[in-house]
Amino acid sequence: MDKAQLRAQLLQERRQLSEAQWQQQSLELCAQLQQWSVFQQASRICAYCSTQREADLQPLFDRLGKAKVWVLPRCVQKSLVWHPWQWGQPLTTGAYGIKVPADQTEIWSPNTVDLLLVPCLAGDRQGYRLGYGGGYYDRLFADPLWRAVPKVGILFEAGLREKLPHDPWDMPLQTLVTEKQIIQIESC
Ligand SMILES: Nc1nc2c(c(=O)[nH]1)N(C=O)[C@@H](CNc1ccc(C(=O)N[C@@H](CCC(=O)O)C(=O)O)cc1)CN2
Ligand SMILES: Nc1ncnc2c1ncn2[C@@H]1O[C@H](COP(=O)(O)OP(=O)(O)OP(=O)(O)O)[C@@H](O)[C@H]1O
Repeated sequence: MDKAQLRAQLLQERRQLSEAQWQQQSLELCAQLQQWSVFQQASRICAYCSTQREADLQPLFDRLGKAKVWVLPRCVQKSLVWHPWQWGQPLTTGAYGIKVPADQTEIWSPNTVDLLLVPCLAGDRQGYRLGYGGGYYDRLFADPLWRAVPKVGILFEAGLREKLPHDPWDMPLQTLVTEKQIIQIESC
């Protein structure tokens, strides 16, 4: 199965999650992250606002609120631009209907962040991921400035595969977190 077919199938599967299942799995996933030492030690964290039944990080935002500095992406042409966002500050709707910080005056660069949470539709045992196909994270990973930032794929267990198709530009992640487990990729 190629990436496009797999993406369509996985999106379809994820859409079937009930609101309650989605919330429960999201809660469990946030709990996994919260007890992971790398996450605990990170203070400036690139996150995302969930869309299309992606794991919802809202429980983390609510629980850790001001204990972390959250940094959220906004699509600008083909790139992601990162804005700091404090718990309680307003969000507005951006490209693809995804929430972005209303205050876009500050733009952060990768040397000011400790951890990047990467939304994934699927992930495999080698750390390869499948996203929505926009290539935004792929292009980000190719930027030498982002290379040093630890990256963790966030996905539901249902998206975990032994082996995903991958292209020459795909860069594997070091860690995957699901609602059931934290997977360290051995070759990293
Ligand atoms: N929560 C979240 N935020 C994120 C991402 C993400 O994967 N998840 N992104 C990660 O890249 C960026 C947004 N990228 C996206 C790329 C494509 C589609 C998408 O649904 N594409 C549809 C067509 C939508 C349209 O054309 O209006 C498609 O390709 O079928 C959504 C987000 C930045 N913010
Ligand atoms: N380093 C790069 N430079 C330029 N274009 C790239 C780069 N990496 C990927 N792309 C382009 O991005 C497109 C989408 O790639 P792919 O299907 O792997 O998306 P994805 O990983 O699912 O999406 P995303 O990263 O947005 O979650 C491809 O058409 C590819 O040409």
